[in-house]
Amino acid sequence: MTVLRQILENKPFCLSIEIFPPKSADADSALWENLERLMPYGPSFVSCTYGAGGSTRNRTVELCREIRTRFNVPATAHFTCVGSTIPELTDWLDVAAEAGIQNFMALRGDPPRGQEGFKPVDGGLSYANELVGLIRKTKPQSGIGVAGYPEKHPEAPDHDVDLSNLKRKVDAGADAVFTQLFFDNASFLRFRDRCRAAGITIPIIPGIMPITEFARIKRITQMCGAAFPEALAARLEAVQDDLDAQFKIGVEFAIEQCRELCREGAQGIHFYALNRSSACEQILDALDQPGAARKPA
Ligand SMILES: NC(=O)C1=CN([C@@H]2O[C@H](COP(=O)(O)OP(=O)(O)OC[C@H]3O[C@@H](n4cnc5c(N)ncnc54)[C@H](O)[C@@H]3O)[C@@H](O)[C@H]2O)C=CC1
Ligand SMILES: Nc1nc(=O)c2c([nH]1)NC[C@@H]1CN(c3ccc(C(=O)N[C@@H](CCC(=O)O)C(=O)O)cc3)CN21
Repeated sequence: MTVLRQILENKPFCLSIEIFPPKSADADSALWENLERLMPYGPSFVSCTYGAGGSTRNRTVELCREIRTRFNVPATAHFTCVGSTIPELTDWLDVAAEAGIQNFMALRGDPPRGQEGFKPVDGGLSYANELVGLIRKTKPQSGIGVAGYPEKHPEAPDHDVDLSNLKRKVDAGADAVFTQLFFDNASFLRFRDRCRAAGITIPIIPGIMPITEFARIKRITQMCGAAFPEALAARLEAVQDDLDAQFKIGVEFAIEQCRELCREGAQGIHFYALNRSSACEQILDALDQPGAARKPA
């Protein structure tokens, strides 16, 4: 059984934390301090993004290695099809395996900045389901997570097409689905129902990004193509000169969102913490559902 499957089967609640490779020495030390503060909540794994076009592929491996050695927590490396031929993808998988990485988030990846739409390189892969297949073939024991889209992927014409593409990733050997960030739980619950009806039985973990700053969340939701509820935008707009107030609104919103997801039987939460801990700490402190991750007394 893959490590990711073991984690999901053995823990009542799968808490995971997503980070990205920092771009400066200061940001680097801030990352480790922030991650340290999240360790008491017992994350099941920490995942590290792969950077645009694989620009951070070596950093991703180094960070995953360090997460394991510092905290003794499984690390999941994000991995995309962007900019690499199949032999290059296979080589990277070897490097990652040598570094002890046993779990991957298999993604197609975003088009490089300035490029209109995704274009595979010659001799590369076009879709995440192909990457899942490559990992399953070359590293059969690896855990594999894939992305799911409660509001559908922006490029997909409709939900049915997007769902059949998700099914391809599952059939290629994915162990779990981690969703794109969303703010409307109803869209997640409908998505989960549709997945189950389509015969997707693997765990579906909601992806939550706590709002810490209005400007930042606007930028990131635009990049992701996620809908932002108007009422929430209006509340944040009303305090646009007050960062503390924005943070407070964001945390309150996420607490309610996560509480409801727990009540609805979510098997875990994947936090797009993106190198910051304080909002996640406050949210996790407030979650008191049975089985939910909590700081030990
Ligand atoms: N945490 C992260 O790093 C996350 C990153 N992403 C990004 O979102 C983007 C999409 O990635 P994935 O979801 O992995 O891509 P994907 O390959 O599963 O899907 C991309 C698009 O192609 C369509 N599609 C998928 N397979 C197809 C096939 N075999 N034939 C025809 N159409 C197909 C999908 O419906 C979707 O519109 C990437 O930019 C990824 O990096 C998304 C979520 C989380
Ligand atoms: N389409 C898509 N691509 C992704 O890369 C992606 C998603 N969706 N959905 C969820 C998360 C969000 N991701 C992110 C978001 C921001 C940074 C990042 O580097 N942020 C920096 C500087 C960039 C900025 O703020 O504009 C930061 O300081 O926040 C990294 C990964 C990765 N994930």
